[in-house]
Amino acid sequence: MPSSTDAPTHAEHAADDAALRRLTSIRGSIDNIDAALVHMLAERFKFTTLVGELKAEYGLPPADPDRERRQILRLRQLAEESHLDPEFAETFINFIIAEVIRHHERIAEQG
Ligand SMILES: C=C(O[C@@H]1C=C(C(=O)O)C=C[C@H]1O)C(=O)O
Repeated sequence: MPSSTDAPTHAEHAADDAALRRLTSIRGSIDNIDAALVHMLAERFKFTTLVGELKAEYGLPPADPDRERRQILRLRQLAEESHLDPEFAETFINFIIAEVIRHHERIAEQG
């Protein structure tokens, strides 16, 4: 049995190469998903900006807690169905909504 201080065998090198190729391939998919997330978030912010402009024009408040509650319930449900931690889904959407509300406050201030 080779000790951990021996030089790697040919088979060990081959196993390392296969593992590295799989890792690189899986990371390629992760990179694609991250790119899609950024694109989807950018699209979402385009629409929330439209909402912010509408609210500013009609003097509506930047935040709508009732709408947020309904979104959170819906996303928690979707998360459960997708085997994603609903707490994480709620934290994630709250993080995004907080940023949207800051944008809406800024739009309202700018008039
Ligand atoms: C986009 C809106 O404004 C705020 C941001 C929300 C969001 O990012 O989903 C939801 C409710 C509001 O607090 C909205 O009222 O629809």
